Amino acid sequence: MDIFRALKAYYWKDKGFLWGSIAGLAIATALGLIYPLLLRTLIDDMIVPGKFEGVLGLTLTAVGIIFVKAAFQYVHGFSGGRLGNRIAYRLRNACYEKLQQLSFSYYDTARTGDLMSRLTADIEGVRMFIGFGFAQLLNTALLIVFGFGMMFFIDWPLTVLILVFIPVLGFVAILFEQAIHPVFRSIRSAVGRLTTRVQENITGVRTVKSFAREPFEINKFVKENIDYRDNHLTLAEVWAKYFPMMEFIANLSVVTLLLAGGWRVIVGTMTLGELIAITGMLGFIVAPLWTLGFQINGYTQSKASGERLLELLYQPIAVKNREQSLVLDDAEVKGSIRFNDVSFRYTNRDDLPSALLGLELDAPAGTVVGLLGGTGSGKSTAVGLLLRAYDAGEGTITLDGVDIRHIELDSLRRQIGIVFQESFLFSTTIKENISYGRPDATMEEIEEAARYAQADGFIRELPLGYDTIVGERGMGLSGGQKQRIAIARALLNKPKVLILDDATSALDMETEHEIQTAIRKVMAGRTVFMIAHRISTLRHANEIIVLDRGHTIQRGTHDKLVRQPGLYRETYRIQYADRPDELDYAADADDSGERRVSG
Ligand SMILES: Nc1ncnc2c1ncn2[C@@H]1O[C@H](COP(=O)(O)OP(=O)(O)OP(=O)(O)O)[C@@H](O)[C@H]1O
Repeated sequence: MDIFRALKAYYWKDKGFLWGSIAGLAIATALGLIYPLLLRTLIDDMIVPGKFEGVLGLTLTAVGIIFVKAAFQYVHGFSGGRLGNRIAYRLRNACYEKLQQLSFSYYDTARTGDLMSRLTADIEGVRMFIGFGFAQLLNTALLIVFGFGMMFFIDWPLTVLILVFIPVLGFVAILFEQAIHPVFRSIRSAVGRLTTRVQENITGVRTVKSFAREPFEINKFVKENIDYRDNHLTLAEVWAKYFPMMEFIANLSVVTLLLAGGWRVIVGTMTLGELIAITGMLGFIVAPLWTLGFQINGYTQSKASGERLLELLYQPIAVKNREQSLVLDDAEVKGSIRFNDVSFRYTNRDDLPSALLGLELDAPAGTVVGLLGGTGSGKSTAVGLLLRAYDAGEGTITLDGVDIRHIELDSLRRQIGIVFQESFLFSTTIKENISYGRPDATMEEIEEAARYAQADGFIRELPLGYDTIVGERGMGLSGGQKQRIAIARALLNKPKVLILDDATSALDMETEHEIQTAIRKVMAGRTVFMIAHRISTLRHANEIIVLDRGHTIQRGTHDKLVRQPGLYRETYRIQYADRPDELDYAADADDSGERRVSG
């Protein structure tokens, strides 16, 4: 019940519906228990003595009870439905909100399919139990209390005899609950894994097909499917074991009643009407007792689901606002950035050395900083830290002299525009994709941003222009086109700091050059971080930092670095091999340096 106590915040506001659902069902059930009493009156007071004048009144009473009972059943259904839907609505919102708050580090290990199944199947499990299952479980308990109370009132010795079976039934039900709970938990995670497989496969369908790995993918799916099926088989085994046992005990109580009750009628210690009334009542009690298994089933399922939802809701947020964090005045922000001796290691990869070590960087507002280095050298990590995707392990990063950990996250990120290596487009119009960060932008502003990003031309050639809907992950557009839309999206915000994380590598040199010129214009007076593998992208930067396995191995302007022996010049030589004029210039400029390297 701890799980449901922890979920209280999501349903307690609707306690009126909760009580309505419980009271509606309890009253409807209590009214149902009057039928056997009417039957007793009919037999003992009318049929046996032959006084039939009361039959009409009795019938009318029964009809009245039917109506009232139906009304209360309606109250139960209505309240339960409302309650369940409201809790599901709140939980969905809360989980989604939590997903928005969770930091990048959570998503490094989270599985999409698993999260999807939490937000759908698990919420459904909780909805059904809190909406209806809980009232039914309580109703069964009330039925036992009311029913046996009445039976006791009619004939206590017989009732005591029957009561013996109840603790036995309860004991088996508890055993059942204990056996079935872990099975449900593993079914829930098996669903999550299965959904992940499907989701991953659909997302990566191009890779799968181009490597002809369909059979391998099918095998992977079959494995998960087998796991899911086996879990269900275990579930069926538990049911098969406990259900007949519960039914047997329940039936045993009926047989005992007929034997002992029949004998008591024969010897005259109880009337026929009383026996029929008690048999009817036991029928009322036994029917839900048979479904007790189902009810416990619903309870355990929703408990397992609730556990998974709470696990998500209680997930710690790695990067969050500090108390009294600073909200920046957007108009005042200049955009100067400093990295002071910054080091960082990914917590989920303790086996790896630090991704960044002692990075020093000074980017006054209006400068362009280039980051170059082999793959895995820490370039994306550095700009990720600036965005507070993760908090730096050691050292500080400042924006206009303020430690970014003291700045409110939204406020910080509003100042930064980023275009990732792989751009993500939402499945909506190009217009909405560009204005994602500024939904209030005018059409003129959107078109202007697209022009800067060299995207306006190809967008206009599309049949629906800016109203073209781009599919999931921007399908239907080339990599370069998607990238240009992403650049337009970042430029529209006119951020104080722009980060281009290998954002122009999918573009041809000419387009890249045009975009760069436009960016320089838009970003005049603002700061730009450019990560690239192409020297041509970085050569105009005010400072280029060359990273190698997290260490800064070179820094300076293009002109300086190209004269120094080292990774930068090597990269330059390789990339400009087909332009010997420029290459010769570099070699001539620092011949002695070259000799030092080779010597
Ligand atoms: N989310 C992550 N979780 C764990 N380790 C990571 C994560 N992202 C990067 N790393 C590791 O950190 C190191 C630096 O990675 P980073 O992405 O910063 O390199 P990069 O220079 O941007 O490389 P590339 O040019 O290939 O994008 C690598 O060893 C990488 O494996």
